[in-house]
Amino acid sequence: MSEEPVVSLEDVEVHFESEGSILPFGDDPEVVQAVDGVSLEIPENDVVALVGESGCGKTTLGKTAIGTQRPTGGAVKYKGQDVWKANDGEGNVEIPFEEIRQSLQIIHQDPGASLNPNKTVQHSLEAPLKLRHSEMDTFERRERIHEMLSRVGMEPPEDYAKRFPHQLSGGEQQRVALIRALLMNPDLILADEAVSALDVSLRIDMMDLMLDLQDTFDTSFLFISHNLSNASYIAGKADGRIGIMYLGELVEIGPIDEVLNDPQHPYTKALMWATPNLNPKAADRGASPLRKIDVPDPRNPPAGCKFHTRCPEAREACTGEMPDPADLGDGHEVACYRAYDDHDYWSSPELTDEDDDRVGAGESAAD
Ligand SMILES: Nc1ncnc2c1ncn2[C@@H]1O[C@H](COP(=O)(O)OP(=O)(O)OP(=O)(O)O)[C@@H](O)[C@H]1O
Repeated sequence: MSEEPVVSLEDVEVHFESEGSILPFGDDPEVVQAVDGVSLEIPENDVVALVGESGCGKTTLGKTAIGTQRPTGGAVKYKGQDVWKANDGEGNVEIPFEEIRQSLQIIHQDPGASLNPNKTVQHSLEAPLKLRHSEMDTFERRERIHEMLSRVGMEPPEDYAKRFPHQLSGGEQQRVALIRALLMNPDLILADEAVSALDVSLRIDMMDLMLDLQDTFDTSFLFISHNLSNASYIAGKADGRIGIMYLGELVEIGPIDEVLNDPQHPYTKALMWATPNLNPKAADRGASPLRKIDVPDPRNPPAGCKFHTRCPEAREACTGEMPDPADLGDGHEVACYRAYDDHDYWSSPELTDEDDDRVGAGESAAD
């Protein structure tokens, strides 16, 4: 087993110049801080689920982790090899970029769009085998594909192999996309909202299948969702970790049981409040803990802790600098001043909000 994590993100930043902004001559373009200073290690055979509201940077972070989005700051490493130095041929490249890209795969929310409508299932699944197993002949490839289709419950496989994507249900398309990713022998699969488009009744089956195959194929999973229930299910079953993102930052991460049983960041608590099936006291959960429903504009995020404008615990100290992640042990980290017993936070005045109507916030995280 390799000592190096499969993927490590080191203080990664992805800032986009805002699309379509028409600016007066001489003005700087607006910048969206999609990902801001995120560090994360994903070892072999690990499952990490990232959760956060729409637009908080989950997809951008995921794409950065698999080498399809170049960061504007920090470093992304695959087994210790800097991914973008490999791409640029800079320094001593031990793992070529092409090999890195093949080892880091993705399944999307909409598998229909990622499968070629003019190719049969057999044809789509042959491509990765030709690339990764050039020693296989036509017969062996067909056998392997049939075996995988049976494995994911698509019986009889001879029939499914001949179908085109439009002849498959959404769940079946997603299974084919999963097989296609696995046939690349990946070290990591990014599952970006991979169950969100499926009927609620099919989501658990698909997540169970992913975990079953993850175990068999020794693959790590980076599972991205706006839905805390789904993320908790997959991380919980895999005994993995959950990471909570807010406006481009990873505000809390840790083993799933620790985070759910003892959430430390006020934003994690708000997401749990908005997810009644994870909250044993759902019946008397009261008003939303958030002070404001609106997520700030990522082109102009609040200074200091970006959550302070919505945080029920915010004090003046939170408006200065972004807190560094505090290490709570067992891999549990939280970026909140409340984790530091001796911080000035405790003596600084509470922030009074001009708009204190405690409305239902974070509902999108609970649907
Ligand atoms: N190519 C791009 N150019 C400019 N801005 C972008 C680009 N890609 C993403 N963004 C912006 O970066 C921010 C983060 O987007 P991202 O898609 O990563 O978030 P997300 O959490 O995955 O959201 P969702 O769940 O809605 O997909 C958003 O404000 C988005 O508009």
